[in-house]
Amino acid sequence: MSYSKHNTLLYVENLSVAYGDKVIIKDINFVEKDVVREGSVTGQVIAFVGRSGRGKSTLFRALTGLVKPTTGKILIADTLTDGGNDAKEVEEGDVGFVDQKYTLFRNKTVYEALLFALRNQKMTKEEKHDKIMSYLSEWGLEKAKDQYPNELSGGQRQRTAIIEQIFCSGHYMVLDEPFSGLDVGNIEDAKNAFNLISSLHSFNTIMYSTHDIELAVELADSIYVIGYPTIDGEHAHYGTIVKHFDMKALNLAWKEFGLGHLEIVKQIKTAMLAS
Ligand SMILES: Nc1ncnc2c1ncn2[C@@H]1O[C@H](COP(=O)(O)OP(=O)(O)OP(=O)(O)O)[C@@H](O)[C@H]1O
Repeated sequence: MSYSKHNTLLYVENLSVAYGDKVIIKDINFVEKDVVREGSVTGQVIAFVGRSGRGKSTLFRALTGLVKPTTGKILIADTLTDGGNDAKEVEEGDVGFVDQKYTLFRNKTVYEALLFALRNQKMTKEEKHDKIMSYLSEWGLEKAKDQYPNELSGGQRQRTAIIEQIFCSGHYMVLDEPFSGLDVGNIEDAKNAFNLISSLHSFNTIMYSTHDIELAVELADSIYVIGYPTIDGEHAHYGTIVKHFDMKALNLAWKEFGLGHLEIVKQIKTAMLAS
């Protein structure tokens, strides 16, 4: 495998992360291209599933530059070079990250926080206002517009944090378990918003981890199963990619959930149980 510039969104080679001498993830290799969806622009959803403790959060910390790889490299497009065609190693701040705590500014209302997230965008005041209002409506946050974080529910806080990152991230955005702790209605809202983002926003790929396999199969264009590999009949105790489903190649991406999707759910569960 070698890095090729063409439409490469993310290039991960031989990645491992160890804390002290404990290897958490190892031998991780994958490439994600910026795909163009027919009749639309770029943007996609990539899901990571796997049993607890297999290293999904650790992988995400590496993909966002919060933890340095012990070996290997993580390359993203260098948008600052001419044409944005060269690669650079990912650094903290390059990509958006929403962790499970979804921290917000204590002294800013939802609206103010989102306006702040748009501060570097070349848009008029009205354009910013319209953009914020359309997201608030899409994410079911209209009533929370003028509330402070301590007046919001967990789901509302999380959605605000997600929109903030959408507004200020290029490249891709990483979300650690965005659907956990949400009720059925909130999950529907978030699902719609995911679809909206991947179909409308160029250069804005979502990568997220989840324990909800059905939802991953429904939403994602690409699904990675992170688990402990079996080597010479023995379980190794570090996480790696044990299976990958390219939903586009399988002709299942952006389709109504059907029998084909159900079969993938079964295969993912089998892969998870074995790892
Ligand atoms: N800072 C750290 N120092 C040492 N070990 C760590 C550290 N962070 C995580 N680990 C260990 O790394 C392993 C993987 O944890 P991680 O949180 O990445 O898994 P996960 O797949 O995201 O789990 P979950 O699905 O439960 O969130 C665990 O055994 C955890 O104890």
